[in-house]
Amino acid sequence: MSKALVIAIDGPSGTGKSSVSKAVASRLGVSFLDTGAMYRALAWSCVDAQIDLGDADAVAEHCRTFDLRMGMNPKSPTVAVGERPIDAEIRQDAVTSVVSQVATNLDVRANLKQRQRDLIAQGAEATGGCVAEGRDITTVVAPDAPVRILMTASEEARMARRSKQLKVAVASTRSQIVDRDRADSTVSQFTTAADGVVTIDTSHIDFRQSVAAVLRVVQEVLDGDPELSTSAG
Ligand SMILES: Nc1ncnc2c1ncn2[C@@H]1O[C@H](COP(=O)(O)OP(=O)(O)OP(=O)(O)O)[C@@H](O)[C@H]1O
Ligand SMILES: Nc1ccn([C@@H]2O[C@H](COP(=O)(O)O)[C@@H](O)[C@H]2O)c(=O)n1
Repeated sequence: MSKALVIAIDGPSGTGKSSVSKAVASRLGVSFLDTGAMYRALAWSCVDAQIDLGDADAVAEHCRTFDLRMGMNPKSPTVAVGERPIDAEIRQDAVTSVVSQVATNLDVRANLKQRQRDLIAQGAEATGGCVAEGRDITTVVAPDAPVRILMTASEEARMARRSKQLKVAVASTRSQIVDRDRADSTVSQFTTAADGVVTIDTSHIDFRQSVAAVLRVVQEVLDGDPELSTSAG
């Protein structure tokens, strides 16, 4: 019987973990889970429901009941609450600037951790594997994943990437990158690799080289474990 190829990737903002994870999952033909999108969806849903983000109990209660639906095809990942797609809404500044408030709520983290584990299992069941990325995947959500990677990059590289991506001045990306990481790091450890986690520094390599670096780590693990497979079933 073959084992599922679960690939856990963590890292701070702007290291390229979402785009690289998506490309890796596409190349391997496995599922893709963007766990940051789940926290963003909750933040959006709380605002939409006019829940005070400072009210930790109300946010946690909303988290327990909101109907979050994640599409895990890496070629077209989707996020919806009920029937409503919110892919664009969750990328807006209004969500980015408040998402850490819900992500630092420990009841929320416990609930989303369980949902993430279930989704990774479903994704792996459907395709033989799942690339899941975020900030606590290698350490909390999937600490037993056969492949665990921490993507890092210098603050300058990360701010420059976000500036290019959003077509805004480099200085204006500081709150999205540095301040958000500071807030997020009060509950998750994603700047140094835990035991057994491979670090890939993308500061001086381009996107394609980052994808290739992750695929090399995956191949090494596959070569060393004949029970691992990427085929569904
Ligand atoms: N070497 C590189 N590796 C990966 N991505 C890169 C690289 N150079 C530039 N980029 C670009 O950096 C941008 C940010 O990438 P991405 O959104 O995947 O980062 P992230 O780590 O998931 O950030 P966040 O956690 O804030 O969502 C993308 O436009 C991506 O194409
Ligand atoms: N495993 C994770 C993933 C994300 N978060 C929180 O979600 C925010 C948005 O993440 P992006 O990757 O989409 O930028 C992030 O700032 C964290 O607050 C998390 O806590 N754990």
